[in-house]
Amino acid sequence: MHPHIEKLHYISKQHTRLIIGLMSGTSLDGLDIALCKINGSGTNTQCDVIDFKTIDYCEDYRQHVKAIFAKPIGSIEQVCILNAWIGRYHAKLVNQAIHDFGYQNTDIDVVASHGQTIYHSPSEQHQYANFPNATLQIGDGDHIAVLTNIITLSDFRQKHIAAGGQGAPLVMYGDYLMFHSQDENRIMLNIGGIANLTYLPSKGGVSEVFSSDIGPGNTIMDAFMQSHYSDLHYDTDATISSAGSVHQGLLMQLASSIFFMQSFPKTTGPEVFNLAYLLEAQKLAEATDLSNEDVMATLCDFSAKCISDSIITLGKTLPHLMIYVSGGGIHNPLLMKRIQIRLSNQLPQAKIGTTELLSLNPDAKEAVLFALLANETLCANTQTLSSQETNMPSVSLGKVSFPD
Ligand SMILES: Nc1ncnc2c1ncn2[C@@H]1O[C@H](COP(=O)(O)OP(=O)(O)OP(=O)(O)O)[C@@H](O)[C@H]1O
Ligand SMILES: CC(=O)N[C@H]1[C@@H]2OC[C@@H](O2)[C@@H](O)[C@@H]1O[C@H](C)C(=O)O
Repeated sequence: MHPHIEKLHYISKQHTRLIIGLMSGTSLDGLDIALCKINGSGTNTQCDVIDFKTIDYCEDYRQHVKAIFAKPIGSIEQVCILNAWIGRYHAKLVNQAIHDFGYQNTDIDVVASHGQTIYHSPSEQHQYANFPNATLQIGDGDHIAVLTNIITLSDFRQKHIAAGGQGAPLVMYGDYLMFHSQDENRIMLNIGGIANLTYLPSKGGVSEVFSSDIGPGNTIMDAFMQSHYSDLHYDTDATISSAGSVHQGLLMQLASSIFFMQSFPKTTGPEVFNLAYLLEAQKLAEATDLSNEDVMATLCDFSAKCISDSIITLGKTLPHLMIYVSGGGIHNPLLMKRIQIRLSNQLPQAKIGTTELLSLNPDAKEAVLFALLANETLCANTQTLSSQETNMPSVSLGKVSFPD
């Protein structure tokens, strides 16, 4: 047996593993790095987040990725070069984080890397007959494995599509294993660039559970800020949007996308919800002369509406519901307030808090998810979520890269 395979076998037989989960989201703010100690697998999984940090990307990273990100037409040369460059850059950040966490690379069993999504294209969106769901994450795992000297699992989304899924969201796997409760109806809400949720009713079993994207979280707000305020990446503490008023006509126009009529589970991205989408909506709503503050206030309310409407649809028949929120959107006070107002009017039985209440740092959740997915691929001795019973394909996700 090759020593690499022996090592994998050894890692998978251990009671606990140290896995570093990596997430680089659509916001391009930085690489989320979670050092997790994971015990067991499947519904017996225990995950301790030993440490977490986001290392901000350098301006070069943002500019290089933005040149191709979510664009239907672009340079194949750039995609090719960035695939290697991002892998190497992420490896450098992982080495730095391990050092900052006070560990050595030899202490870490596995790195689980999401990579950088550069295009997401479910068939409902591309609408090319006879072509499958598709998604592309770059930052090849081989570079991470070689430059960190740690076995790396990466590219988790392709297998999901191969087995009949849409490639996203994958969060159901982690949310179900970590947070399903028999006593509490839960919705796990993540507000990143795109907002998604996992529906976890206390009764009814795993067949009722699903994850779905639900619309823009921060992505259009961030894009608007970056194009109108060259020195700002986002509307820090909602300063700009708090100074504006919501334009109801524009809000209704923004909310008329066909995406909102599709049933759960569904997926989307900045390929749809972007500045071109906003400009078109402004034209149709005859709202092209709004101040930046009014546009931002409307975009913020649009995100709050997408998020609340989905939660209300799912929660209205439940006698009680707890919503646990994660992702960068929790730091936007106006967005959180607008969600709360909409929910308290239409779903008074729902309570809302962050995943901190479940002892999970809300900024770390997505990175932890990929550590959990790698753990399942390596260690689950049965398929925890049998595909006949669930809304998600039950498969081992990710590809393995060896250090040498
Ligand atoms: N203080 C703040 N005020 C307002 N918004 C904030 C603040 N801090 C973070 N955000 C928002 O959170 C975003 C980052 O969120 P997050 O890191 O969850 O995104 P991501 O991981 O890239 O998203 P995705 O879920 O698409 O992968 C920022 O771009 C910004 O819009
Ligand atoms: C294609 C892609 O990268 N999608 C991300 C993105 O960020 C949030 C939302 O859109 C979600 O669908 C997904 O990530 C999370 C981690 C998921 O797959 O569950």
